[in-house]
Amino acid sequence: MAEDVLMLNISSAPVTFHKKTNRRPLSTAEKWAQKKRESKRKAVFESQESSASKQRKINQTGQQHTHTQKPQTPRSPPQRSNNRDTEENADRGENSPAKSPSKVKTFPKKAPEEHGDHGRPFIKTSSLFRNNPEIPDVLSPAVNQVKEKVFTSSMFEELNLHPHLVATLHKVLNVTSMTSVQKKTIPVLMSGKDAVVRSQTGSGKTLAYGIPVVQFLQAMQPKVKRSDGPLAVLIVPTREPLHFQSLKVTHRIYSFQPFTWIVPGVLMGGEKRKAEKARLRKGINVLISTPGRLVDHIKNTLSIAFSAVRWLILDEADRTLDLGFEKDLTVILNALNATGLTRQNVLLSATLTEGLSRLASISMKEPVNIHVSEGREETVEACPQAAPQALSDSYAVPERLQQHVVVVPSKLHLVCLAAFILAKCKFEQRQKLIVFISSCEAVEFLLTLFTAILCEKPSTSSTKHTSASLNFYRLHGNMRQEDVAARGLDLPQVTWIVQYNPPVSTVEYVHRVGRTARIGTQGSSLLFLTPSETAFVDVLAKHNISLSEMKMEDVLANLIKDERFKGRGKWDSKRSAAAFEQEVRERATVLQTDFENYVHANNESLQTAKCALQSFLRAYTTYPSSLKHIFHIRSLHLGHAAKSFGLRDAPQGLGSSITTNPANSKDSKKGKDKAKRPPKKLTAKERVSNLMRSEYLSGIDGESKSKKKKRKKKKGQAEEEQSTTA
Ligand SMILES: Nc1ncnc2c1ncn2[C@@H]1O[C@H](COP(=O)(O)OP(=O)(O)OP(=O)(O)O)[C@@H](O)[C@H]1O
Repeated sequence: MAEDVLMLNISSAPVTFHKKTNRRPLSTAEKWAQKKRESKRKAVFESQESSASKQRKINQTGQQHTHTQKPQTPRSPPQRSNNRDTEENADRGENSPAKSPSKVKTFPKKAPEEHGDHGRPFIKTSSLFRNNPEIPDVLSPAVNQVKEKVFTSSMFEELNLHPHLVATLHKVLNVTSMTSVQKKTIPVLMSGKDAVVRSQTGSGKTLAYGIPVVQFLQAMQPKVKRSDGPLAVLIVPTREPLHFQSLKVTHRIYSFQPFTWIVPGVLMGGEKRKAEKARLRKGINVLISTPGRLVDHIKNTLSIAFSAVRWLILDEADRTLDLGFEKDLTVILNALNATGLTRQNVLLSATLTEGLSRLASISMKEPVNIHVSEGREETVEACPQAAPQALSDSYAVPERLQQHVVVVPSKLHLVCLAAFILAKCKFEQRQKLIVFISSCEAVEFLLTLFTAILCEKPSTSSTKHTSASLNFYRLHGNMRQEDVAARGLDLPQVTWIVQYNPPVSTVEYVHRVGRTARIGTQGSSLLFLTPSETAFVDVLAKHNISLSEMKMEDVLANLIKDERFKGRGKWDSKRSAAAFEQEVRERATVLQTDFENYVHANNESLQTAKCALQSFLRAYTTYPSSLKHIFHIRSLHLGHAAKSFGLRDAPQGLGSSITTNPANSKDSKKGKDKAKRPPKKLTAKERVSNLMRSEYLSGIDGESKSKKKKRKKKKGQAEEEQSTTA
């Protein structure tokens, strides 16, 4: 799964919105209906809560189907009669039983002024609050969270470093006292030993190896020359945006070092290979690279020579392995070992995994294990190479990081994310969020959607809310490297990490949340899970990561602050809790409707949404087998997932766009031969499209009715029911 990010940011000063009443005058019928609705609201809501079975739908002509309700007044304007994308009336139907016989669009037309410039002729949104799976209680087991003290009182002066280096640390990098990992690591590396360093994210690991490397290189005699080529090779996981950022930090350290004859250089793709080759030819002494790009140069660039390499540093080694670069690392190690030169090896990580122990054992000689965590002050010890295995499976996360989880049914994902963003970035100050999303297409889609709907003009509310303007930024792997750099994102000041799509591993989880609460600061994280994914909390708990639950209702309740999405009723704070809840549900529905109207406004936005859904589904198939019991595409309700992309209908035909496989058409010509062949191993794309075909079978690939019937039978009634409830 690509690591993509949507960056949410507030950069402007808070703005206060005032009331501006510019509503269209209501007709007599509307006034009457409104009054009636208001007076009935509480009773209706309570009756829905107490006895869902008593609820009945009201048909499009306003006829009443329940003996407990009074006749409905005629509505203005008249409602369409045959639209199956219907809105359940938030007043009457939100809690209707799952198999409610009819879906009825009942919202009257609203004046465009009422809700910004969207103007909602009808709310076509099908119920957000019905037919959702039950939300289980998430009990994050009590764990012994591993804590690490970030700072020490020790100063860099104590380390016997070159005075120019100390001065640079003070003046340029603005650091004075050492962090724990620096205090433990720097002396070990300066003594010439290999080391496996494990410390929480944002604890200063870069300087922990950066300082010894610079100290070593500046002291080399004869003096280092460009023509010496790489003396230190530093491997970082990928050129993905977040790593690009840490890569920049790394590069800064070497760029600012006072010993200008030592030349740093970065190879990470995104730049033409030819340009990189030219730089390599000129000479790079501290070579910083991603594994893939370095392997590329090892295979294709004659001028790359490792004959002088004295240091190999594997930064974020856990992530590198997690991303599947083990093979590339082997190629690099072989190339370096071929020179026969002794070198110092350093492996840094925030977590410990089996792969890491393996890597340590093949790349290092009797490394010192440095494990920074509370109560393990004595952990700097010389021990044999396999020692990492002896260390616990606990993953240290920053002490001042507050970790949360919210369980949200797929259908409500989009509004819940929007409510959370509004709460943090619009109605709180000085907040900066990173939202992790599983595909580039989904990032692009959400960026456009949120910019259009959440950044709208001020509300016409009587309530004053101090709110900030919202700025959304995107950051993903398909962007050009210069764009990422130019974005100038200030990652260190991020206050919230939102994992809208869950990570593919605990290692990824730790690195994502590690983008906040860095270097002793405070930060928070929120993990979105669907009800079927809650077992992931237990997986995290196995690594001593504990999350506290945030209730979805509490997140949605933030919509009460935003008058742009108010429901039809006049909720005020003196009303009952039930009325409040009803209002929140209505607002969520209004917001979802805005999203859906935007998506369905034209073919282009519709296609973008479908494409985003498609890529989300594809990404969902990439969870490793160890997590498939939690994240399996079969457990997704695709119709509900579609809703989280603002799509009203189950996207028929979606499958066909990703199934275009020439092999298929060949097969179809060969007819019976096909059946004899062993089943072909399907690609992720094909698996998704097959699943979608089965879920959205109507109309896809012109399937005949008889075939459809057969397959339906085979799939079983239960699954079939699920596919039609979207
Ligand atoms: N001794 C120090 N005093 C103050 N700030 C420091 C110190 N050492 C490092 N920093 C700053 O702390 C931030 C985090 O450092 P760094 O990126 O090295 O952490 P890390 O442990 O490598 O994190 P990750 O595991 O996420 O890559 C950087 O902005 C860095 O400049």
